[in-house]
Amino acid sequence: MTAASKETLGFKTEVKQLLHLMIHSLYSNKEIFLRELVSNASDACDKLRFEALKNDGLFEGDSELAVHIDFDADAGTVTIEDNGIGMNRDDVINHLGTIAKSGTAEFLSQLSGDDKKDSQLIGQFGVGFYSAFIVADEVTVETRRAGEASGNGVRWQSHGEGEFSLEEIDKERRGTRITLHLKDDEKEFADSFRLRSLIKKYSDHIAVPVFLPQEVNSEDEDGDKKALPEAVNQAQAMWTRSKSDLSDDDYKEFYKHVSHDWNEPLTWMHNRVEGKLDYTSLLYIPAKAPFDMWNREAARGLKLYVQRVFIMDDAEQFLPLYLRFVKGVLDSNDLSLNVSREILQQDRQVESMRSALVKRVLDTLTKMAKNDAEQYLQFWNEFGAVLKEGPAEDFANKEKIAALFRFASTKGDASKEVVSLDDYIARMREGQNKIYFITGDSYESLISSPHLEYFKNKGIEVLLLTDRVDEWMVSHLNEYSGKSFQDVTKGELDLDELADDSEKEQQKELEETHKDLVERLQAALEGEVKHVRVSSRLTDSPACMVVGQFDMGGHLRRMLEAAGQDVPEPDTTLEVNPTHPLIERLDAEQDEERFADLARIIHAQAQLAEGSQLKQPADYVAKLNALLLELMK
Ligand SMILES: Nc1ncnc2c1ncn2[C@@H]1O[C@H](COP(=O)(O)OP(=O)(O)OP(=O)(O)O)[C@@H](O)[C@H]1O
Repeated sequence: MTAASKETLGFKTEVKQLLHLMIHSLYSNKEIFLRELVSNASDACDKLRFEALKNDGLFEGDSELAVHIDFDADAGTVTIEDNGIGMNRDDVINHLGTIAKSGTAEFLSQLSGDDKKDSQLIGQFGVGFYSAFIVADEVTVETRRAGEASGNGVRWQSHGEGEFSLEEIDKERRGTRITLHLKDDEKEFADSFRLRSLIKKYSDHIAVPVFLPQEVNSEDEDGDKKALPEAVNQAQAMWTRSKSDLSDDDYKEFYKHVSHDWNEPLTWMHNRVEGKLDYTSLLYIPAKAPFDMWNREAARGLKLYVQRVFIMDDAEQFLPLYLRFVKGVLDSNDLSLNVSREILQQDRQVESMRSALVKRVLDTLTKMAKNDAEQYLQFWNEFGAVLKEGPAEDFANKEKIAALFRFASTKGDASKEVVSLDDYIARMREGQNKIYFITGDSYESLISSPHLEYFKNKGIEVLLLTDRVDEWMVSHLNEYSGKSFQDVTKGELDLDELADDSEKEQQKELEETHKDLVERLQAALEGEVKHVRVSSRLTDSPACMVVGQFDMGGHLRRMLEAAGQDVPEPDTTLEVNPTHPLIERLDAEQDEERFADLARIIHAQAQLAEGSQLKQPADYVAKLNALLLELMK
């Protein structure tokens, strides 16, 4: 391709949307463009160093990897140049013309058009290369992939609107050079002092040196105020530095570099381990969940280095899925430089490091929960639902993970998830051995559930679980601190645990005296419910639905049914409260046809109260209307 064969291509729709959003919503943080571009340049150097392990010809005789920043105040340009891996034509099209992350379109569709709100969302997405357009109205990228002929260079150019141009160029030096043609009111960035302070602020911690032309006071003979470049940053991989040399700001900046998140992290753990294993880890817990946390294919895991050499991004073998929100770096001195994902999967040392890292994260969260409840709740609200995958995935740590859970409860602070299992156990009544819970769509629907009446009356706390994973999570957790979990909508109440002798006696009597009623109901609801019994759990409501102890709970069943799955029929029981005036009235009804109608209405209401849908809603409405009409006569 010659210069004449320059071609123009359109950005993918999502790039256009992202560019628009970035330019409009990140305006007040415009200086982050430099961090993003230097981060990419440093990643490109890391990638080259890694590929050169197998093929040192890629260095092309120049293994001093670095980033050079320069500027031209008159022309209003800033350039960022690296001698890293570079890109070929396909790379350029794939990386600078599309957004490869899956779920992007879905993410962008959530944007509201309100720049302020959207800038929060973009933070969760990651900013990246396109941030160049916050300050530039034209960006030129000249790049050549390491190892390719100098004639295979590519120039990419765009005004950040709908399209970009591509042409083949001759590029002697491998790597990437990005020229920003600054917007008229952003020319202040083409300034030595400004650039120097931004590099110090944002890129001090990255391992490659970042050079800037040295500022000299007097003009030299050529009238040029610039002299030889000098390295402006420390250029030492941050995790290799001693904790005492590092400030909170250093850690925060490094987080932004490794995570591409622009929010500050919630907390971090920096540890050097020597002995049987020899590694350094720097792990971060983010403050905000990324937009693709629920996407199973989304990148996760740590950046893996071996003896300071970058090996791979997203080394997922070092952390389980339920800790996929953790970001950071692991630098091992034990692994070999040519380690691959396949090798990692079978390596015993990896297993030991993984257990140690899991322990570290769980210990940190445990400490946070103990010492700073507010910060912990912030964490819980963002990542609690992910952590709930823990008991199923990590049997060995299930108690430790469960201790971190927080729920709403009948004795908590309204709908807030603040009650831990330890809080619950500490408040258990004497003789109580089970942790009672109920699952449902929302706090509001649960707190008024008839199933809670007995417990409320008795002052027994019930956890109110509203997350879609809760029932599944509890089934894996099974018990905590020796106490088993009991869904209050399943099976018969364990009166041996809950009631005293006189209450049990009373219940027995009620069952005895209402045998007839139960039989009549059973006959009237033949084929609709499997059993009818006198309830011990109701005090205010006339009736409720209960499933078998080992059946799936109503909430999970409804969710699965809504997702089109076949769910086994539960062993349903209608429990009635014989002391309720409606049931007393029903009991006294002599007309069997009328009795059956009333029984159906009561059954339908019990289903509605638990959030179920009726099989024949029109039949219910007709029966109820007939009753209402009678009342109005
Ligand atoms: N200086 C560079 N040298 C080589 N490749 C680069 C360079 N800058 C960008 N790229 C390529 O372009 C891709 C996209 O960069 P971009 O900054 O938009 O996203 P990212 O770094 O992958 O992640 P994020 O969006 O989270 O910042 C990079 O992953 C990389 O492959």
